Amino acid sequence: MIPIDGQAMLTAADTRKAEARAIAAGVSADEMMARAGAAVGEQVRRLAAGAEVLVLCGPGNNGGDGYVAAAALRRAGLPVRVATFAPATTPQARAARERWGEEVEALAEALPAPILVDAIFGIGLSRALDEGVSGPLRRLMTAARLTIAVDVPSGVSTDDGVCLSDLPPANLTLAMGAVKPAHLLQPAAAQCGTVRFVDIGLEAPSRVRAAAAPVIEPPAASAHKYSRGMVAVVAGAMPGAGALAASAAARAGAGYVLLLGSATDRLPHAIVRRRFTAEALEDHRIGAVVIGPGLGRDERAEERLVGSLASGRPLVIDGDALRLMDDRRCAGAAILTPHAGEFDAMFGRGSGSKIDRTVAAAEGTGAVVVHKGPDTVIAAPDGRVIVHSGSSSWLSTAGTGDVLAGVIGARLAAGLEPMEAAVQGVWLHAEAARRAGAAFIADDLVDHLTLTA
Ligand SMILES: NC(=O)C1=CN([C@@H]2O[C@H](COP(=O)(O)OP(=O)(O)OC[C@H]3O[C@@H](n4cnc5c(N)ncnc54)[C@H](O)[C@@H]3O)[C@@H](O)[C@H]2O)[C@@H](O)CC1
Ligand SMILES: Nc1ncnc2c1ncn2[C@@H]1O[C@H](COP(=O)(O)OP(=O)(O)O)[C@@H](O)[C@H]1O
Ligand SMILES: [K+]
Repeated sequence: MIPIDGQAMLTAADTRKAEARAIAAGVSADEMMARAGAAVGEQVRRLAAGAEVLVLCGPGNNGGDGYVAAAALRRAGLPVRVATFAPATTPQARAARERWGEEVEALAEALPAPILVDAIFGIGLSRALDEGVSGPLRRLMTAARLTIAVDVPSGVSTDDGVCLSDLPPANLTLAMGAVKPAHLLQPAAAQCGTVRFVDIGLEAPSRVRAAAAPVIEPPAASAHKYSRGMVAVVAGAMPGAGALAASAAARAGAGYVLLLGSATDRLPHAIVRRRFTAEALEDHRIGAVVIGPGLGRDERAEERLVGSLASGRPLVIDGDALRLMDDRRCAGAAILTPHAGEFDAMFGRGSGSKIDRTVAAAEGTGAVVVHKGPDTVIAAPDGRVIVHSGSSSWLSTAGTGDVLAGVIGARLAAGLEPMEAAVQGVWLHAEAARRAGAAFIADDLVDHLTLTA
């Protein structure tokens, strides 16, 4: 079992194309299912530790994987039962069902087992489960000690992460051949429990990947404060937010942090405070300007935004500054960091998954877009996408977005290209949240930032 960090993500259609390529290259569909089912069987065997396993098989190839896994578990000597509600419909699933050869119980009457394998539906699910399927599944999941979903939990929509049926979450989901959107996008990602990648030899070229830990080198021996990166944070009506962003930039590796136009005096002494003037942003050593946290939306905010956009410096645009933006202005930004409300206000609710919508926003604005939330989608105008999922839900507290803007500013000023700066920033922010534990406040998050693994 491989962690999904850094793995390529494929939609259901992409997965089928990858499968077709593998078949064209000489791997048969039967062989693919044999690999998938054997891998599932092996993982279940390890986790079951001798306990009884109940494998629920659907009519398609997801069910086929289940029959193959059940046969492998039986060969390994484990007590295993199989239950279904429909005959196998694909040639591979029918063959797998025949190879199982033993009794197949009716799903509605199946008795629970401590280990439950959900091989009912995978990427083929097209609508909510009938109550005749979801009812028994819910009952058996609730009674099981451990539920392992094959590919995706039955009832979640693969490509947009929507939950079509109301079911308890699985404990573990085995992503077969590639990570799918449902493993990363909420609310489906929460239904997956822990997600692990199972390599079945699918070639999966993709511009979309799951986030992975960045490798951040220490400063060069010859480094000085300006070469480390100079960040200017433009403050506004709520000075605390600017202070959080500036403090976060300082802790995320910036060599010099300038806070412009802030009324606060509660700052680390290392942060330099100045009055805001457009000229202050003309310093060519400034590698990133962060504007938006606590900016306000009044005339003064507008003036500061105009000055920042005119500076020609790479911009991280967050919070109130996003509310003051229009399409023309976006062209001046390097990175936009909207939460869901800000995103919808700028780009409309649109259609498609969060990934599709964020890609369209990045292409439309020419900026890297960090679409925040319990799943954060980071898209570059050239089509690259990184999805970060599973960060601490304690991040849902005021000011954490200000911290993120400061962290991203520091990585941008360090010389990274905008996409890489945003991706590193999101990871470092989530890692600080993990280290901060429960019920932290945004100030604590700054204290928990670390650039080493
Ligand atoms: N595509 C690939 O590359 C591979 C796929 N494999 C497995 O095959 C799965 C995909 O198999 P299938 O395409 O057969 O699809 P599924 O097994 O997910 O679904 C089977 C069929 O059920 C029907 N269906 C959909 N929603 C339903 C609902 N709510 N109620 C009743 N019937 C419904 C549809 O006709 C669908 O095609 C993957 O998730 C994975 O587990 C693996 O065997 C190996 C490789
Ligand atoms: N439920 C959640 N689980 C994980 N991360 C979350 C959750 N809610 C918010 N976040 C993260 O917390 C941060 C909040 O940013 P934002 O909404 O801009 O807050 P603020 O404006 O108060 O600073 C973002 O990085 C977002 O991705
Ligand atoms: K499944």
